Amino acid sequence: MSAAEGTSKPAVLVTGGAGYVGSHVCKALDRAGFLPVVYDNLATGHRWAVKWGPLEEGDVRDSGRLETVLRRYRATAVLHFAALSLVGASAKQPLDYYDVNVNGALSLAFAMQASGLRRLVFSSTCAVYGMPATMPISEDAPTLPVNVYGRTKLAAENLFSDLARAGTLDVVMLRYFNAAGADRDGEIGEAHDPESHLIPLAIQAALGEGKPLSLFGTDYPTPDGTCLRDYIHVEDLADAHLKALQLLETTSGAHAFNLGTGIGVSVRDVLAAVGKLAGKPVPVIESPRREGDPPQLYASPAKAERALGWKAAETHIESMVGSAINWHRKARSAA
Ligand SMILES: NC(=O)c1ccc[n+]([C@@H]2O[C@H](COP(=O)([O-])OP(=O)(O)OC[C@H]3O[C@@H](n4cnc5c(N)ncnc54)[C@H](O)[C@@H]3O)[C@@H](O)[C@H]2O)c1
Ligand SMILES: O=c1ccn([C@@H]2O[C@H](COP(=O)(O)OP(=O)(O)O[C@H]3O[C@H](CO)[C@H](O)[C@H](O)[C@H]3O)[C@@H](O)[C@H]2O)c(=O)[nH]1
Repeated sequence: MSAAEGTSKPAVLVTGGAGYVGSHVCKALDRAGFLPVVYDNLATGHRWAVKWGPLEEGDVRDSGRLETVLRRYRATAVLHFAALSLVGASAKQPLDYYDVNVNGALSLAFAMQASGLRRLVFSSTCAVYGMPATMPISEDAPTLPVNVYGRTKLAAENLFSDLARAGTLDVVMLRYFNAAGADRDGEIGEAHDPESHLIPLAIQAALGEGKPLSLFGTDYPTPDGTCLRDYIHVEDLADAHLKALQLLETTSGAHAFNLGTGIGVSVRDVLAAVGKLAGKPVPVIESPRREGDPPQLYASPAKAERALGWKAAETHIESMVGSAINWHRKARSAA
């Protein structure tokens, strides 16, 4: 592997590395001996979350600038997180979502090709499956996304797979289920504004810092009537990215993996965990279903275990929620 200028560490370009999942992966990369070079336009990410390598401000749609940065650091691989990723917003701003998520993927592919770089790890999503008929979801389930966000991520997957088939790119596509929790040292965590995800909203509601939590749907065909999701700790996601880089050292082509625990956790289970760990119940307003929410989504992580050598170390929702509350309290007291 070639090394970054001024350091003996191999450089990895991390688009979207100032965001929630990307920043946790940067910390893991640093610990594993890589130099994470963050390439981010700070649309939803934060300067303070870039702690383990340089920040190159830029837009993924700017292929020329991407190429310059790839060459300057002699990057050995790219981890591509940069995206717009809110399901609801994607229906209202489809052009923006196609532009950043699909045009951004094309722009990156051109920059990688121009600089002779083949290794890519792509942040994909369980949203590519839509509303699958059978659970748990394996990678060969039909990909029939039901929202614009999922369709843009699938379009990017298709682009990267086609390039791999043509022999010009090697890619691992990691289909995350619901990213949850925070760095256990409390250095970084989830900080979206506006926030739409269940766990941070429930924490804010329990601590009296936000509105009561609107519980979207209590009449689903699930054991307690609320949606089941597969929450996966963000540090486990980070570990999977290191494993994906290892796989790319020995394997070519395109490979997709589900990243989840394999356990379906209901919204009420999450709220109970938050209430217990916050020491105060989450104030809840039972509300109608949110459009486009599948009743249940949980992974079969068997392929990731077999072919990537990865398995979630954290499977308890209370521990995941605990790390999120810990970070939330620390961030609030520092503010
Ligand atoms: N959080 C989840 O539960 C989840 C689940 C499945 C998949 N994903 C995927 O994981 C990735 C990261 O998600 P996240 O939750 O960390 O989101 P995030 O919004 O916290 O991070 C995205 C980062 O990309 C940057 N970015 C956005 N547009 C850009 C552009 N045009 N040019 C350069 N940088 C840009 C943002 O500033 C931000 O730092 C996304 O690709 C998302 O689709 C997330
Ligand atoms: O205020 C809220 C927010 C969420 N929920 C419920 O909590 C569950 C989890 O919702 P999130 O918004 O936290 O997460 P999603 O499952 O909607 O979204 C996740 O999965 C999507 C694919 O389905 C995308 O990949 C997305 O990026 C990722 O965050 C859902 O049942 C949702 O209805 C509520 O009841 N109230």
